Amino acid sequence: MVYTLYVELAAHSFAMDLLFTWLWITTECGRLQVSPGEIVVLPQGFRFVVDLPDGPSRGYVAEVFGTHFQLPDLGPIGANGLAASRDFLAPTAWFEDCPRPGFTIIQKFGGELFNARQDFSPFNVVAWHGNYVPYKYDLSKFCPYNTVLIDHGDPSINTVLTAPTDKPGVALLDFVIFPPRWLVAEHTFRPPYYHRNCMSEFMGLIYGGYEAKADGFLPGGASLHSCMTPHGPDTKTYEATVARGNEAGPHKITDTMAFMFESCLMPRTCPWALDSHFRDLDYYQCWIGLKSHFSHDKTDVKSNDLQNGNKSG
Ligand SMILES: O=C(O)Cc1cc(O)ccc1O
Ligand SMILES: [Fe+2]
Repeated sequence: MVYTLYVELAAHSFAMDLLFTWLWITTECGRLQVSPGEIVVLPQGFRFVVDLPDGPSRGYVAEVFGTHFQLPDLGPIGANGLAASRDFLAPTAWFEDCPRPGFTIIQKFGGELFNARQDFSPFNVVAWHGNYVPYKYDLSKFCPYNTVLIDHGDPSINTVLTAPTDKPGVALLDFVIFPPRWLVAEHTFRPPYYHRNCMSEFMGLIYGGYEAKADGFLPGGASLHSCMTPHGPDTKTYEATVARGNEAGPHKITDTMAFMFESCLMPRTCPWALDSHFRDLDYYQCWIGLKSHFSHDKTDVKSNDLQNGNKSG
């Protein structure tokens, strides 16, 4: 089980996933208890402390600069669907009124971290009102929309929150999830199609398995497909899908929660990540052995119909 903490800071945002524990996040607006499968957004400028009552853990963090997260425009979906604003929960005021000698504040400024010492708690706000607040959201509340006949939609259909740019459809950061849902598409290659596109895709897995990777992509892991890098399902997933052919029938993907940070910017991999013992140098091997099932024989319905790939990214 993994937790997702999604934090926005200084017109930038973080996201964090933590294994096997819940979080206490204390902010100037109050405290958030964050359970597995929940995300948190901390807006720019908030003081916060993250406590791990069950001990050390790991997480995913994303920061965006220049704008804030908002719900995506629902377009033709209309009034309801995807993440509903009523499910975003803000804390009630909580304060501590006692000396805290040597309380250290760590603040990011101009890309660098600075320390400041003070003898009182920053969490001394007795009451507040307004709409610039930290909040959390339980991903299981998400109401997915999807294909009901043919083709594979753009993953943006599963956007929980977006930090837009001024170019419609080109996000600074989309936070997209791949939740449990029914797959019913006919005459369609159902897993994520093979593609390369202008966005960079950082993916994580919160629990369960990911539909495009039969092996190797584990909860707590992450993958980065930078823009214009071709990618798609591993060979095992591809072969299993082709073998099922068009008679697969409705199938429910259960016990899974993967996510993607999709950005028009190019994330840089830092030395910490590049030098990590956990870096998977053999990742490319998941595509070894991919072979074409294309057939010119129109009676070979099984293979031909599944060649119906998708075009967008
Ligand atoms: O690459 C991925 O696994 C993420 C992804 C999923 C999907 O269903 C369609 C496009 C896409 O980039
Ligand atoms: Fe992708």
